[in-house]
Amino acid sequence: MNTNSFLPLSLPVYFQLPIIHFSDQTLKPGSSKWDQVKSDVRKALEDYGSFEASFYKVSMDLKNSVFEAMQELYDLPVHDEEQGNVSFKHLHGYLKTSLHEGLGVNDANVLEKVYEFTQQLWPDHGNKNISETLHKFLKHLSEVDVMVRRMIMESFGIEKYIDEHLNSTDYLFRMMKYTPDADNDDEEEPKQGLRSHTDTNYITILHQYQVDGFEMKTKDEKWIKVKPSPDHFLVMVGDSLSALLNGRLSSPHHRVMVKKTRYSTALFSVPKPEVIIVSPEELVDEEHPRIFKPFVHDDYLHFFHSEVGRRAPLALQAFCAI
Ligand SMILES: O=C(O)CCC(=O)C(=O)O
Ligand SMILES: [Fe+2]
Repeated sequence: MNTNSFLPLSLPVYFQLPIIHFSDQTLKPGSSKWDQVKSDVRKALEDYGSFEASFYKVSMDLKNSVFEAMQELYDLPVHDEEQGNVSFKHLHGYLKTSLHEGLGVNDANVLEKVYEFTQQLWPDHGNKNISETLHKFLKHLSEVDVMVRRMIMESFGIEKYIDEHLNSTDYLFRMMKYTPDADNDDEEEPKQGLRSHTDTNYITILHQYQVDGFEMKTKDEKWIKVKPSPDHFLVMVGDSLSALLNGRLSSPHHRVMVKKTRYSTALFSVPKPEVIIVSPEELVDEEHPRIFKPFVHDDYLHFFHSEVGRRAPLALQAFCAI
């Protein structure tokens, strides 16, 4: 008998994704620094669909304040699906599965909308402090999102669509809490807190705070673990960006494994409901036939969360095949 067959051959290992700095004050479109960072972004996204970004505007104090705000939010009694953070769109409001909870702020770049969010949770008078903290954090992260999308579009020669593209997005901010089973002891293997999935949107900017658990599948189908870093944000390609680029970049599968209580945040740039996601002619030729049908994000989201979508190994491809 070959006992080796009982060894878990593909246990995820820690892997350092490329680190890209967005902190240089001279990082402006057209500068040589910009072109250098742009080529690093493209290479990392072609290789992994992801990289780690550092950005000077998000100070350690601000990250800590967001972390504390999250703990305060989750200590509140009312964030259930009936009264607190309600949304009819999947994943856009409060959501709970066995080990995972998420709170969502829609149009998170607009301060009034963040006030509305805290008003849902503190119906008397909202929470000015937390609203302003979250808004500041999101404003800075959305700057990174815009820079990355601008670089990608330039890099693939579709810069003439940049303004139209940048105006075609909303921001969704989610704050996640993962809680291990009560009977979980230290010896136990981590449990899956969030199933393996790709993100449906354009770009995701994730922060893991202190506790690890984020795992990502590489192109050669190996799971890697990404260590939380206080200085870095994880930037990831979503399915809508992959579709816009006619598959030139792929969205990585990722999941969360839970052993300890863990908080994370994610800013998603999401196509506006009326926007038709279709790759421009410039990216379609004999060598690169059109892969995806034109679609609107809400239809894809609906499919993505259906039984068929959840079972599909590649949700976008399955959606475009129907
Ligand atoms: O919490 C995390 O680290 C990942 C969350 C995630 O993948 C998602 O919300 O789509
Ligand atoms: Fe995700």
